[in-house]
Amino acid sequence: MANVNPDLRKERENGTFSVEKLTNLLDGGKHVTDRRRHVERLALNEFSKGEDYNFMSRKERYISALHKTERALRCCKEYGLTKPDEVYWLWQLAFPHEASPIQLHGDMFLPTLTRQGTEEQVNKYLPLAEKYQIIGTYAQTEMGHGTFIRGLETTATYDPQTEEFILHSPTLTSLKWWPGGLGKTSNYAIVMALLYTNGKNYGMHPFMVQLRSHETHEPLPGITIGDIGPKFGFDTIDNGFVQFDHFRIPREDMLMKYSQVLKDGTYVKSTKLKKSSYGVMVLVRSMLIYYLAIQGLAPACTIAIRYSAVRRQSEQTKSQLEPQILDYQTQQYKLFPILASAYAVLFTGVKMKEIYYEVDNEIQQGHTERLPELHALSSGLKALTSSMASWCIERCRLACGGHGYSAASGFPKIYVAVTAACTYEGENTVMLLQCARYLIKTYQGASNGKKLSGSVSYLSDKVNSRSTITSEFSLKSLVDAFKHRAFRFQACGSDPEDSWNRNSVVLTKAAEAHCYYYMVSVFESVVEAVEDDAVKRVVGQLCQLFALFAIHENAGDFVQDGFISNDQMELVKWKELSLLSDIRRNAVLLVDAFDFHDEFIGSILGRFDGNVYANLFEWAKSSPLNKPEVQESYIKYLQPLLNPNKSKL
Ligand SMILES: CCCCCCCCCCCCCCCCC/C=C/C(=O)SCCNC(=O)CCNC(=O)[C@H](O)C(C)(C)COP(=O)(O)OP(=O)(O)OC[C@H]1O[C@@H](n2cnc3c(N)ncnc32)[C@H](O)[C@@H]1OP(=O)(O)O
Ligand SMILES: Cc1cc2nc3c(=O)[nH]c(=O)nc-3n(C[C@H](O)[C@H](O)[C@H](O)COP(=O)(O)OP(=O)(O)OC[C@H]3O[C@@H](n4cnc5c(N)ncnc54)[C@H](O)[C@@H]3O)c2cc1C
Repeated sequence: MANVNPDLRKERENGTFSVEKLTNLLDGGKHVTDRRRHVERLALNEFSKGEDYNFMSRKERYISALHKTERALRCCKEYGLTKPDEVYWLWQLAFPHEASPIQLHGDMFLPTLTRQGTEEQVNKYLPLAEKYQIIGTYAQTEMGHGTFIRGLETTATYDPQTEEFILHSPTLTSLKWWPGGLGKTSNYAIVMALLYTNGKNYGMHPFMVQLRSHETHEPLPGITIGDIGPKFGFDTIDNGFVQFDHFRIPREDMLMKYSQVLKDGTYVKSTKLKKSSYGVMVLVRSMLIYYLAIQGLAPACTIAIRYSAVRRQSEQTKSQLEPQILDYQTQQYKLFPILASAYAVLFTGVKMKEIYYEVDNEIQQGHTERLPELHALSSGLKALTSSMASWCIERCRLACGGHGYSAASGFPKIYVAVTAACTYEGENTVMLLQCARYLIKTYQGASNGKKLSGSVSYLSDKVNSRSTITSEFSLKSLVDAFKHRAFRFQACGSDPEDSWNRNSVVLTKAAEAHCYYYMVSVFESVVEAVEDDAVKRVVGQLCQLFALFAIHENAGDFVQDGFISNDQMELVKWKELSLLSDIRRNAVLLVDAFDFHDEFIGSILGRFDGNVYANLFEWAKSSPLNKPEVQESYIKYLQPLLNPNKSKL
């Protein structure tokens, strides 16, 4: 590439491994990288020249997102992109760190329909939904309750006379509130409501509900619907509210794969799957982990590391140049653990996708044994990785000084999208407690001699009471340290005498400890499987840093019971700093390996060519506030002050 900033060029010449090989590893093979790049080229042809998001109003952002949605759907059809990954690659360049107003249609509406609908219902609605002749969302949360699903108030009361359900919002707090795309875009929703039949409440069930007319898009009589107003971010989505006033739907529109209501109103309980209505949340939580890495952590550290290689600040060195800020140990200590976390979350996300599909497949065959473990692991990891991503992005912003605060950095858009994931799909504290609930039960089972498998097998294993960490810092000894910590937390979190609430802070820590152990073991297994020596060395260093940073940050958890000695902790601190120097040499290449397009990252600071200053100046000049030179507001409000003689007012 011509005109690459000389500092960045030098960084790229000095690396010790093949970026292409690492990219292939991250993608899951060379053939995947090739295919991804092909799809991305198609996407760039369509979407690379758009209006700058930063200079648009919320309404303009929504309208532009709808326009892009229509074009993205057309591209997928034209180029025959049907596989989820291919659609995602195109979509990600159409909506960088945004979301389409129909995001929930694909992410939650279709999966709920296909997993909870009967064959007949799927045959009726899926073809229409796949052709976007109906666009749906997932309406569960209400103004008064999001977390506590059993507290939802929307009712679906069966009327055997007409064989219909009557949907009703009995209180202000029962208004559906938050569903993505509900406000203006969707004409259908899967509405989660309390099922009443023969005078009895059977709890939350899913209902297919038409909200708007097919002809005019007006809300149907009995439905009041709209957008909930501006939010922290996600301006491109019309998160909405809906109120039902005795709105009738046919009996056949309750999704009845698991539980049914017969014509006479008899309720037939699901025998196949406990908590079947909660299924799609497990899907989204499992998938999110990968997207938090690829949409949050990885682009944020790409921006901060490239910028730190280009930015020079403070006293001149012998070469007469101010140092690159990336050479400061403190800057490396801010950024390299985040780089390591990006890799850790990415590998964990890939693993969680695999596990989800395995368990989902088993559930389709009627085997539900692994669901509780998947629910616990996806809840805990969703919480741990989304909070990790949020604070890491903020740390990256701080690492970029003043320019980090400009929208030109790209951080505001990335941050507001990622931090939403700490709340949606289950608020993070609540999700950690769900994970802990399973761990405590499992630990108690293990204490009674039950042999465990999967992510919790360590609870029935013998754990070492002294760390085997030496100056070699083998990955096995690091995994072992996290295993010990997780085991110890489960043991002290599971005092049967204590009440749940009084123990809940330690329970959240127990869940985090379990998830950390899981992440470190996934990372270690990925490193072990790498064939190329040079790549293995650099990802091995990242794995060590990920683990050592967490040990240092949580030193008390490891030394309190004497598992890690004071001497070993000194070694940990020494090794952590020496890893910073090792990683320094490859830092830019390690972010290049994510293989992001500038159009996706959306940051002048993180440009591949490193030409930050000239582009920053051009971008500022293009701000609408700079056109025209003298603003109307001057005439109205400033001229009377500054130049009263000339003012016409
Ligand atoms: C675009 C740029 C963004 C960048 C960032 C990355 C973006 C990635 C984009 C792609 C990803 C897709 C994005 C989609 C957008 C998302 C939009 C958001 C949608 C929503 O938020 S939908 C609403 C979600 N709502 C929730 O999650 C509610 C949380 N609450 C609950 O889940 C439950 O109420 C509860 C679990 C907290 C408690 O429920 P309840 O009281 O009924 O249950 P108990 O505590 O009594 O437990 C009973 C037993 O059931 C088990 N259980 C609970 N849940 C499940 C489950 N889901 N599956 C299986 N089992 C479950 C419990 O563990 C209990 O078991 P036990 O054996 O009895 O102990
Ligand atoms: C961007 C975004 C998109 C969304 N999209 C959708 C959507 O498409 N469809 C949909 O249905 N919903 C959607 N939601 C709603 C979302 O799922 C809920 O907001 C979320 O589940 C949290 O519930 P809540 O708002 O009731 O939080 P609350 O439960 O009120 O949380 C408030 C505080 O109370 C604490 N708390 C609550 N219960 C407990 C407990 N038992 N123990 C300890 N602490 C507790 C929490 O930790 C938190 O600190 C969306 C939300 C956002 C922000």
